[in-house]
Amino acid sequence: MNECLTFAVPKGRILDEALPVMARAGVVPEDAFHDKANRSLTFATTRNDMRLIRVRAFDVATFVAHGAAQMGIVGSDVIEEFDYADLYAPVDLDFGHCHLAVAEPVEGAESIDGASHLRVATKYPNLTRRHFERQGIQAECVKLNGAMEIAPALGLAGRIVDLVSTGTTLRENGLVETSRILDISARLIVNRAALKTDPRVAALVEAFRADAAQREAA
Ligand SMILES: Nc1ncnc2c1ncn2[C@@H]1O[C@H](COP(=O)(O)OP(=O)(O)OP(=O)(O)O)[C@@H](O)[C@H]1O
Ligand SMILES: O=P(O)(O)OC[C@H]1O[C@H](OP(=O)(O)OP(=O)(O)O)[C@H](O)[C@@H]1O
Repeated sequence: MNECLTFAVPKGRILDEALPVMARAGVVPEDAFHDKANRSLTFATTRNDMRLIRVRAFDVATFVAHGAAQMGIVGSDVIEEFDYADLYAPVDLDFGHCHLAVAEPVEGAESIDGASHLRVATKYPNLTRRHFERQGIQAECVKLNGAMEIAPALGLAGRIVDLVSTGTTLRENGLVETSRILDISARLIVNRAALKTDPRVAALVEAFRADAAQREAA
C-alpha cells in the first residue's frame, strides 16, 4: 500500500487553526505551503506517502467524497450542505465554531419581499430550502458565494442565510438574526471506501480522535 495519500485543506479562515491540530496527528506540510506567494495547489508533507492539496472549502468535501482525496478538514456547514453518502465525518475538531442563521433587515424582510413571497440570498441553498420546508414554507434561493449581507440592502432578497460568529457583519449591515439553523465546527472528513481499504486512513482517524479527546480533557 504505497500509493500517496491526499489530504485536503481549505484555504480560508479555518486553515490557521487546522495546522497545529494536523501537526499533532503527524500531518505537516513542507515549508513552501506557508509561502503566501506560492501558487502551487499541491504540497509535499514530512511523510513521503502523503501530500496536501489546498482548495476552496466546498471543494474539500467534493474531492474527498469522490475519493480524489482520501481525507481532509472542513466546516460541518459544508458537510451538511452537500450530504454526500460517501463522506464520513468521524471527528469533531472543536474549532471553527460558528452557526448558520437566517437574518433580515431591522425593518423586516417584507419591506423587500412583500408579504407573500420569500426570497433568500445564500451560499447554502440546500440547507436553506430544508430549513424553510420544515416550517412548510417554500423559499426561493438566490445563490451567492460571499458577502450575502449586502443582498437585502440592494433589494436582491428579503432574507439571507449565512454563517454568524461574532454577529458583527450582520450588525454593520443593518441585519438581525431571526432564527438559528445549525451549530457548526470543523470536522475531520474521510472517504468511506478509503477508510475501509487503507489502514493508513484508519490510523490517521485514530490520531485525530486521540488528539481531540486529549484537548477536551485538558
Ligand atoms: N465567521 C466565522 N467564524 C468561524 N468560522 C467560520 C466563519 N466563517 C466561516 N467559518 C468556517 O470556516 C469555513 C471556511 O470559511 P471561508 O469562507 O473562510 O473559506 P474559504 O475556503 O475561503 O471558502 P470560499 O473559498 O468558498 O470562500 C466555513 O465553511 C465555516 O465552517
Ligand atoms: O459574525 P461575524 O464574526 O461577523 O462573521 C460572519 C462572517 O464571516 C464569514 O464571512 P468571511 O469573513 O469568511 O467572508 P466571505 O463573506 O467571503 O465568506 C460569514 O460569511 C460572515 O460574513
